[in-house]
Amino acid sequence: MTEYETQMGLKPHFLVVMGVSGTGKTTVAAGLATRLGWHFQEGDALHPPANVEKMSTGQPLTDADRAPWLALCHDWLRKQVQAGHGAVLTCSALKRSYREQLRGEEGLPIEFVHIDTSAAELADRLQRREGHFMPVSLLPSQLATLEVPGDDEPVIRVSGEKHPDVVLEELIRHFQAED
Ligand SMILES: Nc1ncnc2c1ncn2[C@@H]1O[C@H](COP(=O)(O)OP(=O)(O)O)[C@@H](O)[C@H]1O
Ligand SMILES: O=C(O)[C@H](O)[C@@H](O)[C@H](O)[C@H](O)COP(=O)(O)O
Repeated sequence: MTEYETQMGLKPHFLVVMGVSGTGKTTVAAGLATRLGWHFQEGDALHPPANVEKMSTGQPLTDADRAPWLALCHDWLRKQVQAGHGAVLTCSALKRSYREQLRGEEGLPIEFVHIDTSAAELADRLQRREGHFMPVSLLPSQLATLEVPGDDEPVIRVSGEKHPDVVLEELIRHFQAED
């Protein structure tokens, strides 16, 4: 086992768990990080306060609003890659250009896990979720902004409508098969 292999013998991966609000990014990413002993960063916590204020009051972010946030997400990923231990970041990463910003000019070896969930299920979850700044009224703009990753992007696709434990098992099996 190398220094940063996990107990399960997996080599480190640098993951961005992506998708629209409510799709299950935090649930899946935190579970994966706990199971594999990988570092975890909640992307929401890297938003400048002005972005959180804007979303809380029902205004969608613009590309310009997201740029400093994506830069902080990129910095975090770059440090994980340099350190060489497995890492998982939650970040909606809605557009292809945002995913390119996350990879950066140096082309970080990150992989995206896209969690796909139906609009009806998302609306139901966001209405019921408590203690989060994101209002359900922003769901249409999230869905309209999403550019689903193409087959030419490093993406693993999972369903957000299965139980999170099932998604975790699928992901772990995927990494085991790859290694
Ligand atoms: N697979 C799932 N099935 C049912 N509910 C889920 C699932 N994944 C997440 N949830 C619930 O949906 C809400 C949004 O999940 P969360 O992980 O916060 O999503 P995101 O980080 O993408 O906004 C939370 O209340 C969470 O408990
Ligand atoms: O780019 C954006 O518009 C936001 O980052 C958004 O996509 C993200 O979803 C929010 O930060 C809400 O947080 P949750 O995704 O955790 O609901």
